Amino acid sequence: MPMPLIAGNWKMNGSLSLVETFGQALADADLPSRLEVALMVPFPYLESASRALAGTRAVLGAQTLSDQPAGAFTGEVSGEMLREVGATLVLVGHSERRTLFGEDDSAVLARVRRALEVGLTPVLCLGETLEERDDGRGETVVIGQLEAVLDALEAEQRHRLVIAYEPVWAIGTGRTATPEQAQAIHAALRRRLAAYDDGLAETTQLLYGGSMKADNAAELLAQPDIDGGLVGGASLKIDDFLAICQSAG
Ligand SMILES: O=C[C@H](O)COP(=O)(O)O
Repeated sequence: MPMPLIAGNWKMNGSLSLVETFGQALADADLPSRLEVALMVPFPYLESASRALAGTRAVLGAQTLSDQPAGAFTGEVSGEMLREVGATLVLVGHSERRTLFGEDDSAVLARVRRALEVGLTPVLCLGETLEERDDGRGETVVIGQLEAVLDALEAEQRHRLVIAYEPVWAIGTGRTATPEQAQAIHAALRRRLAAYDDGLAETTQLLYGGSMKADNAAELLAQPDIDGGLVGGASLKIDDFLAICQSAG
């Protein structure tokens, strides 16, 4: 069984004082022993968060990275820079990057490659839109997004990813996938991973994201193929975030 992982994605929210609040609360928290915790904060807060999380169980993540190592790319941030300020994970292919910033499968693959090159763990996000689900294409779309990346990687590289399934229709809408809906896609992802190699299916952490809250996390996390959560809105409130962490233990 993969180690449970609860990752908070602050998106373009938060503040320096919230970073301090989280650092203090996570240092004091009595978290389940079998649990990994990560916090993905906006770029300007990474260095402070690295310090604030130093005495805690949480590791630091970023929300995206450039597909280039350095150069004249105004506004971009490289994987090397993220490593330098203490990040160990990075989200890639979040649906907001795909839909709002035009990142297609090849852009996602380029960023996964860059993350792997610099030793960051890519958290590869996959998910179908409501229209795709209603057309009966949800699973096909999600598996296609997975294959677009994994087919292009070496076997060893495939073992260094975390996968997050986030149905686009459940993100920030308050409309959570039912545990059964989420489990069905997670099981399909696990089967596809097994087709690459059995060890991959056994060890890859499969996170669910999309309106995960303190009051629905336990039921989602109880599903056999849901290994953790990628939490948006509820990761901005420390009590809610800690409650979700407790549910995962
Ligand atoms: O990265 C997090 C997901 O987009 C979920 O966001 P949410 O929990 O606000 O729905």
